[in-house]
Amino acid sequence: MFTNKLLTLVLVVQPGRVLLGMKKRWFGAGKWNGFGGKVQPGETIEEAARRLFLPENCRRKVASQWMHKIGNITFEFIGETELLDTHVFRADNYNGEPTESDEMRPQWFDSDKIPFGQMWVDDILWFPLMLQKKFFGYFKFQGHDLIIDHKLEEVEKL
Ligand SMILES: NNC(=O)c1cnc2ccc(F)cc2c1N
Repeated sequence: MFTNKLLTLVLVVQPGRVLLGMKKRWFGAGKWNGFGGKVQPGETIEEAARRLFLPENCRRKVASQWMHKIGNITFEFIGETELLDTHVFRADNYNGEPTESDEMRPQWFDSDKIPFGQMWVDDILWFPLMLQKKFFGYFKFQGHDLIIDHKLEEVEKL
């Protein structure tokens, strides 16, 4: 019997560069991640994606279509009954200056130098898809570094 946890993941992909954050503590620490986290009761997935990516002082300034949904990935970890239902967005028009927080150290990477060796092992599989298409993914992990099963499909609509 599985339960579902709703998560968001925001990536900024601009011509020639991608914004990632080094997770400094807790789950996924030591990996370059997208930006996101848990959806709270009473907020939509989109509201959570904006809340978790944008600092308080600029949320109201950006239009709601400022980010668009590009993927939905379900992560299962062997031995755990909670599936991570992760909604992936791109926020390519982001023109702020990312600042370091207690949790994340942001850094821009050249598109041809993405540090996949220091990222979750699924990223190298779906990053190419997110550049052009929308996609559904499912990854079954044993521990945090071994994928023992996965599905990935491009779709026209999410
Ligand atoms: N940029 N990629 C991520 O941020 C990412 C990728 N894969 C994951 C797999 C399991 C998980 F719990 C989190 C992630 C994750 N944050």
